[in-house]
Amino acid sequence: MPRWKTLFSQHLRWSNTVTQALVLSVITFCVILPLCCHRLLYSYYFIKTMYLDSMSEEVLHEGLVRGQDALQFWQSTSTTASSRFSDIAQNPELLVIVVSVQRNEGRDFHYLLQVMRQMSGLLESCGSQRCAEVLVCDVESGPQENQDAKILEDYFKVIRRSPLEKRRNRDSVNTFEREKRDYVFCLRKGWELVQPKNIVVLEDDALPKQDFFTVVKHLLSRTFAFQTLYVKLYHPERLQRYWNPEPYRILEWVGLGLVGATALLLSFSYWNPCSFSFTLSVTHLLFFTLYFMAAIELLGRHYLLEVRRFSPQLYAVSPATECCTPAMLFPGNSSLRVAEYLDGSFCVKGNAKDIVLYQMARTIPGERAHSVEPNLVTHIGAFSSVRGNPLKPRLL
Ligand SMILES: CC(=O)N[C@H]1[C@@H](OP(=O)(O)OP(=O)(O)OC[C@H]2O[C@@H](n3ccc(=O)[nH]c3=O)[C@H](O)[C@@H]2O)O[C@H](CO)[C@H](O)[C@@H]1O
Repeated sequence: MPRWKTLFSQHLRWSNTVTQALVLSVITFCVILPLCCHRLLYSYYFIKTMYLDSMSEEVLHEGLVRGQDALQFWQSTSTTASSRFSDIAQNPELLVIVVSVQRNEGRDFHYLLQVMRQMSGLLESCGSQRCAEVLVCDVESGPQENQDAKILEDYFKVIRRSPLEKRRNRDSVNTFEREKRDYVFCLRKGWELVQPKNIVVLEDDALPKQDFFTVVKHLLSRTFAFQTLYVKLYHPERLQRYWNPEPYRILEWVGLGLVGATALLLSFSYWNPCSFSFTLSVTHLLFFTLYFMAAIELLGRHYLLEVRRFSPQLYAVSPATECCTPAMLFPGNSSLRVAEYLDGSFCVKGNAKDIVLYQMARTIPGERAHSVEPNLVTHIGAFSSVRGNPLKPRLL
């Protein structure tokens, strides 16, 4: 064949491949994914202007109903049936401490009652071998009482500061420092009272998921747990994207792209072995890797993480992420070190206890911290007790 003919047919083949790639990309990214994902809250395709307000209202309404149900549940539960949770055994494998203040905004949502209702269900499902001891740490130090904690007194052990300590704690410190001191108080008091082998601290708007105890137990059976200062059990869903600067996620992202592309190309070559030249396969591999990476990110990493719930072994453990402390596991006696570290720092707006903890794990020699994914709790608090709240809380 003359040289010009060879070049022309090569050019045709390439332009054909480029056209195919373009058509596939347009169909996937401009038609299929937008159609499938425009209602998914954590997808790039989510149409905020159309759905955010209505979804936020719906979730608020559901939260209110759940809160009122929880109130009714605790008011109607007979003390004898549930009071066994208040007899705390010494040296348990796991102690769960739930930190709570009286909430002014969002008080009708009874977050603490919701969390404890779920907790009691999970504890009951463990059977006679209790999966954890549970304490409610009521840190309200204002003149009013923490109404929800009061209701729970018949069912769970509730710990508080003495009136003198309360007065001292109210001394003119900012909310973030007070929040940190409250956390330290709960960690130390829990340890002193029960001397547990491990501690989980939940904030009062962190609703444990069904897999909570199974996964915590599995984490504690792994050796990394005893070389870590803490394991974060929750990270906000909106920050779970690959495009958030967490180095390990980039590896996961490229890895998934490569696996997807390789699987696709292998199945192509199985059905049509003659159509693949080496150069075309490398180009294809590159293209499909990028294609899968883009598709996964645009769909939303959050939804992909949910697949890991299939088994506790599949939960991913990675270096700790920065924001938020709704649910934290402190293996062994690390809670004592955490209390000491926190005691030695002063919190202000922009440097709250979550940031301080993260910095400590990074800067103190020998300390490390981890996060587990997917989340083991749902954050149900639409109203913050440490920050100002918008008139209408929104999901994003
Ligand atoms: C979902 C989320 O992003 N939550 C984070 C956000 O909390 P939020 O701004 O969402 O505040 P929040 O109302 O959830 O309060 C966090 C916790 O602090 C407790 N509390 C509150 C007031 C007080 O004087 N003493 C006290 O102990 C309260 O009971 C709760 O257990 O910021 C905090 C740091 O500031 C933590 O990093 C929270 O994990």
